[in-house]
Amino acid sequence: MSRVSGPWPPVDVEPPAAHPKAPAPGTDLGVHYDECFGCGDDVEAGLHLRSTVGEGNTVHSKFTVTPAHQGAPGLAHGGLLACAFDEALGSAVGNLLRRPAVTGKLETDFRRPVPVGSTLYIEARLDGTAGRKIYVSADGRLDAADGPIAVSARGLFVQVGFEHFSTHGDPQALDKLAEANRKNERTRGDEWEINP
Ligand SMILES: CCCCCCCC(=O)SCCNC(=O)CCNC(=O)[C@H](O)C(C)(C)COP(=O)(O)OP(=O)(O)OC[C@H]1O[C@@H](n2cnc3c(N)ncnc32)[C@H](O)[C@@H]1OP(=O)(O)O
Repeated sequence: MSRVSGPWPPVDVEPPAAHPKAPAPGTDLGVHYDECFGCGDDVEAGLHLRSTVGEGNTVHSKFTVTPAHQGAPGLAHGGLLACAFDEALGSAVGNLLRRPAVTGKLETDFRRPVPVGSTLYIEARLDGTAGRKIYVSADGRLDAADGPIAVSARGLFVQVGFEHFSTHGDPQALDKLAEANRKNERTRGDEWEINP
């Protein structure tokens, strides 16, 4: 079976245009939600992924595989690796395009085992947009930014209105998060418009 699942992006796209208020290359991107499994500090067994804006519509993310992330003894669970890519791709979409969006489709290609203790260096890039559809892809390298590729991913994010989160999510938790952000001055008011 071929590893290649078809042309990417699968439809004609506009080149990605970073939002004028997108953070500059080199900016460390904070935790977007303390209880997020991908990046949140409050989730002990979470991935604690950390991200920085790169050049040319990219975001660089890192996370270290712990025993809490195992599938087989000493090896990362593939589903958790997919989670790391969801987070890294979502971070690129949310921070560079500043559009609220959710994952519609996520494809992962596991090329090498990822042992506990290794650090995955993920480079996520915006590939293009077609209306509400946002195409992104990423490679994750083992233990160094120029290490061997262990996992690759492609994702389709779909732009949504903020009501996606308030209708389907937990409105009280959203209010609490907004309040915490205001108190911490972690985000300016307008940054609340991107994904919580
Ligand atoms: C900084 C923050 C980091 C956060 C990272 C983590 C991100 C996440 O994990 S989000 C959580 C996981 N995702 C979800 O829960 C999403 C659940 N799904 C949904 O809510 C809806 O299906 C949703 C919003 C994706 C699309 O629904 P809807 O708004 O009705 O739009 P819909 O018309 O169906 O789709 C819009 C377009 O996308 C296309 N599309 C949607 N899903 C897919 C898919 N799986 N495959 C291919 N195309 C798709 C549609 O064909 C349509 O294309 P076109 O405009 O050409 O007709």
